[in-house]
Amino acid sequence: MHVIGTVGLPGSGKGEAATVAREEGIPVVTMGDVVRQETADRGLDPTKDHGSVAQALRDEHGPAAIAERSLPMIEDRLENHDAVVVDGLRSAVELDAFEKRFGEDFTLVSIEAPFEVRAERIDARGRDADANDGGEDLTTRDERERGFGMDDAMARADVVVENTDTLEAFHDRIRAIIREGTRACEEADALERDDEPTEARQS
Ligand SMILES: Nc1ncnc2c1ncn2[C@@H]1O[C@H](COP(=O)(O)OP(=O)(O)OP(=O)(O)O)[C@@H](O)[C@H]1O
Repeated sequence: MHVIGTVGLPGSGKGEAATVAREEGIPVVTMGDVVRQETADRGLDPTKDHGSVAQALRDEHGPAAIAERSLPMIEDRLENHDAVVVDGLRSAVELDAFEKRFGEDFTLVSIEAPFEVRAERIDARGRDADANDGGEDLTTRDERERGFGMDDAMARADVVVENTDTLEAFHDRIRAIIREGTRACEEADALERDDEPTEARQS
């Protein structure tokens, strides 16, 4: 079993990392989906009201509410897969929740790129789809994300990926991290099987 979480400011490349995971056949649980689902369940508009619902969830159930709600989704995927990627941790409190549940099997990858690089990429991505593009809005978005305590989570990352080179180079790096994690987890599982008494293995 291996759970890889990603953390990074807007436009850093979390969505691209999720794409690579899916290409590798690894399911992705997006923490934003937890919020969107809750927004829909409350009869609100998931495209507009997700910010206030994310805040409401934290106010009502504590700062780890979204992480805790994503745990059953992750466990469900782990029934049929050796690895799962969790897209978009926001804080050290959420990291605590994942580490408590998955221990050594949880790896946090921090994806980082300078403000100007992220602003440019969001501009390019968002011409048609992204309402929040442009330098000024990115400042506000960065502040909101940092307000959740994202810097503390990033500081505790197991791996830091600087996404300042080409997209291809970034994909290669993420693919290598995923494959290395999968290999290490297979080795650990094999060791565990070797440790089991023969009768237990046969039953
Ligand atoms: N190394 C790169 N070179 C060129 N473009 C990139 C690179 N990395 C990411 N991009 C592009 O930058 C944009 C932002 O990346 P992505 O959507 O993965 O960020 P994100 O962290 O998921 O952002 P958000 O939190 O806003 O959803 C996308 O259009 C993506 O294709």
